[in-house]
Amino acid sequence: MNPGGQVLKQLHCSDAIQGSLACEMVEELGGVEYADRCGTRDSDKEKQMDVSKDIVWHQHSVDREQRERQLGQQGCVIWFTGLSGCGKSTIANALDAMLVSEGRATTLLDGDNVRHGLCAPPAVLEPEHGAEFAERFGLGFGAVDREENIRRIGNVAALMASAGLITLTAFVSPYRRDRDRVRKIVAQAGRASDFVEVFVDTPLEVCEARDPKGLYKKARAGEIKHFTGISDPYESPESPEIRLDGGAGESVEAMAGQVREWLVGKGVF
Ligand SMILES: Nc1ncnc2c1ncn2[C@@H]1O[C@H](COP(=O)(O)OS(=O)(=O)O)[C@@H](OP(=O)(O)O)[C@H]1O
Ligand SMILES: Nc1ncnc2c1ncn2[C@@H]1O[C@H](COP(=O)(O)OP(=O)(O)O)[C@@H](O)[C@H]1O
Repeated sequence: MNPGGQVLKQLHCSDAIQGSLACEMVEELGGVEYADRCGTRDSDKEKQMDVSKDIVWHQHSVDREQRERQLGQQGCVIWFTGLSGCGKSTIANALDAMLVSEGRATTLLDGDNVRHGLCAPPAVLEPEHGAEFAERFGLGFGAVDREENIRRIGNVAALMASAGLITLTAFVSPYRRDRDRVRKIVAQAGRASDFVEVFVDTPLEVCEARDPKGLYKKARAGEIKHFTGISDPYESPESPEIRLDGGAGESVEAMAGQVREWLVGKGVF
C-alpha cells in the first residue's frame, strides 16, 4: 500500500483504517470525523504507518475445509437487515432454534446485544476506560458510528463463518455501502456465496405500530436522534439473496423456514 499515492486517495475511509494509517492520512481521504475517531494518534506517526508491514498472516494447521468437513456444513453469514421492529431478531432467533434442533452449529449476533459489549456506547465504556477512550471508541447511531459498528461485526461474522459456523446476524445496517463491505470481507475469507443478505421488508407503519421498545414514540417526540426511518435513512438492498415480506401477516416460523429452504437449496448443509 502506498499511503501517499493516488490509489489511496480513491479508497474509502475504513479501507484506509484497515491499513493502519495515521489520522492525517485518513483525513486526506476526506474522512475527517472517522479519522479523528479511529486513526492512530501515536506521536511516532512514521512508525505507525509502517506497522502493517510488520504484521504477517499466520497459516494455521487446521484449515477451514477441515472444520467444515467435521461439522458437515459450510460456514456462512446470514445477514438480516431492516428497520427497527421489522422482525430481524425474532426471525433470526427462530431460524437459529430450528437449525440447532437439527444438529447444526450456529451462532447469532444481535444488534442490541452486541451494543452491550463489542460495540458499546461511550457511557458504558467511560467508567472503566475513562472519557477520552470512551469518546474515541464508544459507538452511537451517527453514520460514522454505524459504519464502524458494521465493520466490527462484519469482521467478527467472517471469523465465525471461517470456523464453519452458520452465523446469523440481526443489525439494522441501514447503509448499502456498509453491507456491501461486509459482503466483500466475508467473500474474501471464504467463498463469494458465503454472504446471504436477508432483507426483512416490513413497512415503516407496521414497525411503528409494533414499537415493542417504545423507540418510535421517543423518536417522533424528538427524544432520540438519528432514528432509522424517522430521522435517519434506510437504504433498502437492491438485490438481496432473500426478501421476506414482514408485513404480509406471514408467521415467523414460515419466514424462518423460507431462509432454511434457501440454505438447503444452496447446499450449505
Ligand atoms: N437511532 C437509532 N436507530 C436505530 N436503532 C436504534 C437507535 N437507537 C437505539 N436503537 C436500538 O438499537 C438497535 C439497532 O442497533 P444496530 O447495531 O442494529 O444498528 S446499526 O446496524 O448500527 O444501524 C435497534 O434494535 P432493533 O430494534 O432490534 O433493530 C434499536 O433497538
Ligand atoms: N412476522 C411477524 N408477525 C407479527 N409480529 C412480528 C413478526 N415478526 C416480529 N414480530 C414482532 O415484532 C416485534 C419486533 O420484532 P423484532 O424481532 O424485535 O424486530 P427487530 O429485531 O427487527 O427490531 C416483536 O414484538 C415481535 O414479536
